Amino acid sequence: MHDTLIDFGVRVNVWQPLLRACTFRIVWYLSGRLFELDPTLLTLFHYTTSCGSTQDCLASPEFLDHVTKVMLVIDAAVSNLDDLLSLEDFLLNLGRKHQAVGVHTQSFALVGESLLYMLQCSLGPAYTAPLRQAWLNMYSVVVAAMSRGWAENGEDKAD
Ligand code: HEM
Repeated sequence: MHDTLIDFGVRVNVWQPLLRACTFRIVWYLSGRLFELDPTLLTLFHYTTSCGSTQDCLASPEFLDHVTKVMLVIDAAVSNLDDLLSLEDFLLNLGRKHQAVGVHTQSFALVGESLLYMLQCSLGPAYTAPLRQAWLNMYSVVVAAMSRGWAENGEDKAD
């Protein structure tokens, strides 16, 4: 699987230029799409500022902060493509934290869909089927580890 990741542009041609050039676009597409897919996710973010509308929430500092956190995790995965196992403990712990704040593992997949949507909108014709598959593979590794941590935390609480 790692050959697929590396050959089809997760690391090679897309990520760093995209991060540098399109921060606004990343936030806009990624978060806008996420709440389009599941508006109830908004309630999981405990804002100190009040959210009059989805647009207000999207612009709130707490939410933008979380988008940045998501992108930092993706960036760490891109930087460690050759050794994603080195992120295992971090990702397990991240999964545990999300279990603790009431985020379900299915929601991780929606973030993945939003990420792909953002890439599609940003890359246009450069968003090819192999490139999509490569990102999907990488994100699946991240989510699988987070989901394991999530499940472990749930089991601990059931004991
Ligand atoms: C729809 C799915 C998700 C929801 C609703 C969600 C929600 C949250 C919430 C409520 C927090 C705690 C408050 C905060 O720090 O903002 C949090 C923390 C965090 N989330 Fe998510 N999250 C989701 C998916 C993800 C994914 C997929 C990633 C990474 C790939 C991620 C990365 C992080 C990080 C790095 C933190 C900080 C953890 C820490 O404090 O150490 N989140 N998330």
